[in-house]
Amino acid sequence: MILGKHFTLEASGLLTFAGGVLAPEPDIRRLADVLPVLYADVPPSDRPLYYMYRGVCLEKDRELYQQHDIRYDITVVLPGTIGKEYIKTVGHFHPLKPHSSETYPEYYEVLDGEAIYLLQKNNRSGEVEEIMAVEAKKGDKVFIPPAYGHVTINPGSQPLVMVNLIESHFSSLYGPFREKRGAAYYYLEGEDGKGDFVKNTHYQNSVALKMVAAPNLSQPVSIVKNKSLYEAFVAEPEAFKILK
Ligand SMILES: O=P(O)(O)OC[C@H]1O[C@H](O)[C@H](O)[C@@H](O)[C@@H]1O
Repeated sequence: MILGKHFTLEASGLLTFAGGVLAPEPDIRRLADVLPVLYADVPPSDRPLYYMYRGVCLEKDRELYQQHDIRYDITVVLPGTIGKEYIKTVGHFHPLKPHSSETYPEYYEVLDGEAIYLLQKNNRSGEVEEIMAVEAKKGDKVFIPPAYGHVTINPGSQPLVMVNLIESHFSSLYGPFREKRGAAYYYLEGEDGKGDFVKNTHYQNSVALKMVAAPNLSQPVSIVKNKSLYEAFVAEPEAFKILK
């Protein structure tokens, strides 16, 4: 799916789709929805923070996605802050795959803007065991491995347009981040206008944050090295059976 060809980004952050693209109405997450995971207590409001277009595809590819139980979503995360905190997604974990001890993974790609993906692994008591911040720019792909909860932050001054490929039937788990008021680190605007990571003291233990540049990550599906996620899935859907 190509920004500028298959869809355009309006100043509001909403998308307009070209002919031949199947796209649902977006789900909207508003400030009131993210309150339980924010650094600061702020008054609820219906200010929109991000738009989620779930199940986008070209008409000609609809069956291919359906046959493989894979969904392609586009999310626009608006730029800005809530108090000092950069706008972010609520964040969630994925459930176990049926008859497996592994949870569903996911593949992300940045189409425009910048992202920080917080990837967090918890122990059985819900305390953080490992956390990394993956810095991603246009064209970068980020695989979310099984067992990692994830939060997306927009650290930039432009809307972040990102996409994901994911198994199409499961429901995400919101409890673990909600119970701890978010991931183990918050990303706040510092004095100099740059972002700072600040520890979330609702976790009893303390784990250093690992910074990772997205291009240094390994790619479990090698075809994504030369193709967008959309093109890669259409060219080689079998390569994405790791998502199921
Ligand atoms: O569910 P949230 O934590 O708000 O995160 C938002 C994202 O979640 C999943 O990855 C969905 O497939 C995306 O469509 C959505 O953008």
